[in-house]
Amino acid sequence: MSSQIIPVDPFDYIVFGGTGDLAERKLLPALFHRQLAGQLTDPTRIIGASRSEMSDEEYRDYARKALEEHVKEEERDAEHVKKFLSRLYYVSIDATSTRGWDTLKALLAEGEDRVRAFYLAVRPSIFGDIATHIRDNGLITEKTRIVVEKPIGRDLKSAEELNNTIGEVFTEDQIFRIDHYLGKETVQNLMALRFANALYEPLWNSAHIDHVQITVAESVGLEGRADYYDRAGALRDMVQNHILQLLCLVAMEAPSSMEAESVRDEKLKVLRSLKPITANNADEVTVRGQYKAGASSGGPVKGYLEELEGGVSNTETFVALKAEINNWRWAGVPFYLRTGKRLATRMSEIAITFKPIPHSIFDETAGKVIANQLVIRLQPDEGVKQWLMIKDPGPGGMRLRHVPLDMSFAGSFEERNPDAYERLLLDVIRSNQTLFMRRDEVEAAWKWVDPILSAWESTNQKAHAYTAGTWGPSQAIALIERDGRTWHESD
Ligand SMILES: NC(=O)C1=CN([C@@H]2O[C@H](COP(=O)(O)OP(=O)(O)OC[C@H]3O[C@@H](n4cnc5c(N)ncnc54)[C@H](OP(=O)(O)O)[C@@H]3O)[C@@H](O)[C@H]2O)C=CC1
Ligand SMILES: O=C1O[C@H](COP(=O)(O)O)[C@@H](O)[C@H](O)[C@H]1O
Repeated sequence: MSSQIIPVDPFDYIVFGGTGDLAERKLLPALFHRQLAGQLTDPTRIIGASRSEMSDEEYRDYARKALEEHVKEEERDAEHVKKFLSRLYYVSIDATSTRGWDTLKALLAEGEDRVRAFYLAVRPSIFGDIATHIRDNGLITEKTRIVVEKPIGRDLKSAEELNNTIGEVFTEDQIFRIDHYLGKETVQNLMALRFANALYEPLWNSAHIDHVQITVAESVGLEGRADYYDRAGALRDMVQNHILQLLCLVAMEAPSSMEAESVRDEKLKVLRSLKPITANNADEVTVRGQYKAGASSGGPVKGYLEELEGGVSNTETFVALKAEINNWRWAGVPFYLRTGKRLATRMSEIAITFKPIPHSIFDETAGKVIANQLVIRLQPDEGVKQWLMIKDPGPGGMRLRHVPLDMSFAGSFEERNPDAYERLLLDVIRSNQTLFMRRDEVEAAWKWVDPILSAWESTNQKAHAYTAGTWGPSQAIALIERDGRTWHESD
């Protein structure tokens, strides 16, 4: 039996922000899919909690619409929908006052012996209020966990404050800090690829790897999140968390096991070994960009400033940077990181380029020998490609050809690829912290990011304009071409 279909014991998920975008688009559909897979057992309950006044029935209606919108029609089996909706309850509660807490307490009294997970799908400024009310209402049992969403702070200081606030009420092993990239199938597959194969590990170092590229390209723009995004920017929104987590999984030493602490200890060492980027080198190794009007998904789209409705802003919607890891394994191997909104396409991948062969025995008629590359594609079309040189088939002379050993997940497996939240939501119930960020990881990531932000501010580093629908500003191309390399574009 696959680990995905082992049923979990009954639990209560209390979703603060149960009427918000995250709950609607991700959390409710993810839990529904786990029900479809047979993992939810009776009397599991999902309790939406937010200020709006709503009855249980009205919340079930809300959830029905969320499923209609975000779950494919062929997956919405009527019996399962009915069963899932019957698990839903709603409490009108204000995190910042005492309103509604008695009702929640009475509802939870019924399931005191179950695993109880509080999911904070609300703005971080009210995390502290929620944690305090949970404690003061005696809602913490031996089996309680709390799940917090990003952003965990906007710099080291605010992250520490947030961690302290939650840490005053919950112990570290009760706190699950979500980074949904860690729940993506291919990200976990990166660990399988590295540590379940003997092939790569001997080559996984500066003697054999020339450089690593991590790209998380989005075609979408602000999607109505201007308020948050304009105060964050791409470095805070994507690099501090998702991209650094990917970098850690590529660069970390083999953990002694898949136990959470082993994996997280190794990731932490990578974060602590990142070479600082400061005002001395930020201009050379980082590029900021901001999209202007262009085209995306076949149609014209507004520029960032127009989306802000006339606002003035130097916030970066694109960032490219060259990171380095100061340790024995990676000394001298650049990690080129890049992410942006309104880029040419939606594509996330990790490309590992090996060193060229030391000497070629082939003459020029054979063609160029291209360095091997391993490309791990996170989305869309998850898969792994190992690029190799082979001989062109046929009786002619020796001609070399660059070809991929191509393993596309859709082509290789029949199972649907679960959304990251499906895995993570149930890992919380199973109390498996392996794919969640520990406090010290989050803070170490900010420790590296803070000086970049300060450097940008002190040097007034400009966000270069790029046309929506392209690969970012030309300065980002120059960043890598200066080193005699080029950005990997999907093939
Ligand atoms: N949406 C997404 O895809 C992602 C979101 N996040 C993070 O998750 C959090 C939620 O995001 P999102 O769902 O988009 O936000 P929304 O603005 O869509 O939803 C916010 C939710 O919080 C509730 N809420 C607000 N104030 C209170 C309060 N005082 N007491 C109780 N409930 C309250 C709102 O309901 P009501 O007004 O009825 O109280 C609503 O349900 C944010 O921190 C965001 O950064 C992280 C990753 C992805
Ligand atoms: O955390 C975030 O991630 C999304 C991208 O997630 P993906 O799973 O669709 O790749 C990004 O759009 C958003 O700005 C950011 O906050």
